[in-house]
Amino acid sequence: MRKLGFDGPGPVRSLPLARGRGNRSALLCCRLLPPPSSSIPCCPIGGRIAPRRFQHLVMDSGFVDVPLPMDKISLSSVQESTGRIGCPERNQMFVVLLSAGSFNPPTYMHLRLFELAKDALEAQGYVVIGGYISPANDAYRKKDLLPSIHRVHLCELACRTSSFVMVDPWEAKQNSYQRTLTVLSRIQSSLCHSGLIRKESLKVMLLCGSDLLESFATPGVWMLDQVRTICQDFGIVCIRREGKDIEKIISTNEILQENKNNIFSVDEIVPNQISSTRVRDCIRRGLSVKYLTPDEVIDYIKDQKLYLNEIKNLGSLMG
Ligand SMILES: Nc1ncnc2c1ncn2[C@@H]1O[C@H](COP(=O)(O)OP(=O)(O)OP(=O)(O)O)[C@@H](O)[C@H]1O
Ligand SMILES: NC(=O)c1ccc[n+]([C@@H]2O[C@H](COP(=O)(O)O)[C@@H](O)[C@H]2O)c1
Repeated sequence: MRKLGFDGPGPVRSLPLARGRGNRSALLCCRLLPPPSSSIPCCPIGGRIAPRRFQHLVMDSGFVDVPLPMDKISLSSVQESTGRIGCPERNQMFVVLLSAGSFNPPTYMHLRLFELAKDALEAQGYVVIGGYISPANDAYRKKDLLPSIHRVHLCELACRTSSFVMVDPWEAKQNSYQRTLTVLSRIQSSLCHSGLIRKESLKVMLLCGSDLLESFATPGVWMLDQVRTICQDFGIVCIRREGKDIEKIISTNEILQENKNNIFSVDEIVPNQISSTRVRDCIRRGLSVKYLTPDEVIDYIKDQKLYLNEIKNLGSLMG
């Protein structure tokens, strides 16, 4: 395992065949996961069926075509360090971070994760050129999960003040649940196909809190070969959460232990316990959530009357 500011960049690993792995994992998830929980009105597109609210082209692969936003990818970092786009002079590695989760709703802590990861990676010689938040598909059956159309919008509002974090709505807009490996592979292949950066210079990494890292060992949640691929071919930046012992999580998991050189553990210098659950609880109880999540997020929640099940007092949301 790597720790903030300790050793230099690890060996450049060959990155996976994104398209092949993505398709394979998508096929696997069709077999293993339940169908989407919501019954969304459908319309035929190109001989296939797509939800009306996501009228994107459905590709032969079965995936709904949603372009990867690249407006905040820091091309100047790539150009500065290479002279020519995507052709590094030194063995410079450019990192793009992916945070996968419910984001129900997004909080300041979700944005902080990216800042912490960027600082930690750059202290070790990597250049972080962008980050993506990928809200989980509606078929990810988690308690109180708001429809992804709202969660995607909330994340877009939350990211407005970030210079490098964008929302990738691809996962949310698919017709079925998508596994995290598929999302990582798709980001990698989209960036490589864009011609902005060469595959050899790009490292797409999973950014997560230690609870997610711990969940790798929960039986039936992750597919072990996919955890291995995420660790080996992508890499993980894990932010310590609520005192969780990351070293122990790694040392007690064979796959994580084998790949500890590609797992970066980062301490929050200003620890706090902001979570989406706590924010939802505050809203339900009519308490202020100001300074836990951006004002634009709060305004939208308020306008759309989200998370209110039991709330009576809308006014207090803004403190
Ligand atoms: N306070 C935090 N510290 C470290 N990681 C966090 C924190 N809050 C969220 N994360 C990480 O952000 C990612 C997305 O999290 P998620 O959308 O599940 O938010 P959450 O606050 O954990 O939600 P919930 O409370 O509903 O479980 C996960 O990898 C999670 O571990
Ligand atoms: N097999 C998998 O790829 C797998 C398993 C469990 C969770 N996940 C992802 O991890 C994230 C966890 O999010 P929450 O912490 O909000 O539950 C979600 O994006 C979910 O899709 C992926």
